[in-house]
Amino acid sequence: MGSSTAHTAADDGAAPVIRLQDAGLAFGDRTLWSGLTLDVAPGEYLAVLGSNGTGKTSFLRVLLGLLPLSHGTVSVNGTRPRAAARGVGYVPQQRGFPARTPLRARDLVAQGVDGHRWGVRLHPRRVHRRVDELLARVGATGYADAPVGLLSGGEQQRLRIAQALAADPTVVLCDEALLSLDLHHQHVVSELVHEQRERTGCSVVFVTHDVNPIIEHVDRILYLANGSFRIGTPDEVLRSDVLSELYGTGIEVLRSNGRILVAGRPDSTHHTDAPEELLP
Ligand SMILES: Nc1ncnc2c1ncn2[C@@H]1O[C@H](COP(=O)(O)OP(=O)(O)OP(=O)(O)O)[C@@H](O)[C@H]1O
Repeated sequence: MGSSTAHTAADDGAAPVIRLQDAGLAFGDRTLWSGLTLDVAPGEYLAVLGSNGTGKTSFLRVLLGLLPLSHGTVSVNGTRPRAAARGVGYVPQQRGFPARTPLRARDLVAQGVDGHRWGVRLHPRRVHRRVDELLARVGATGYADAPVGLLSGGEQQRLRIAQALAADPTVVLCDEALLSLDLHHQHVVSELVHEQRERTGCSVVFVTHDVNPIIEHVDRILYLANGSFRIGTPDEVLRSDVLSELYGTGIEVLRSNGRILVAGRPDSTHHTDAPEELLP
């Protein structure tokens, strides 16, 4: 399954925002993935799943122009990823800020506001207003002036989301953006990303170990395993036969109370007989 049957903006003739052709990534003699041909259409929501070390973060790093492909080509917004970086919002995998970081919450968000939008320098008052708006959107107004290093992991994460969305990017890349958020804030953040897509038509690439909090928004899944991959709609990919073939062993995809559970992965730290609410 190298492509999807899902209807996307690409079907309507819109140029893809992300285009990979026969792309491969290897470190030394270890191939993370190869033969990846994928177009992500404007407004499309792609979830990237796979076990630890399968190359999900590396995939985002390729799209950010931080890592060269070993094989094939990649473009973002029709150009080299590095040249396209300005139109890309990025929520990195979370690392806490040191306690003494000399930044307030609002300073962090302000870093994402493009002060030179349309070639015109924004007046500081307009930047300030935009930052206030973004802080309100992620529910961070209450700690707008607090030092970031003293905030909880979840509070810091909401600021990173605000920063990534600040310049209304055409592509939003999220690396485990829901990690360390409680269920309520997982929902808040997942809705924020979704609303941004609805409002601006941006594409979303969301790396996650648990697809459940975002599943209702996802158009397609890129599932990495064993140096290979599957691409398709959630119903096409999250199936026992498809994942069993990908992993080369018996995998069960279970649906329970509206949640999707994957049991039996050989590299899973979880037991088959007690499926976790984690995917994959
Ligand atoms: N620059 C590099 N040089 C050599 N090996 C690297 C480099 N970057 C990543 N790797 C290796 O590639 C593999 C994939 O890393 P990556 O961070 O992309 O995995 P991941 O799927 O995001 O994992 P996780 O779910 O644990 O975050 C890892 O084994 C990592 O050590």
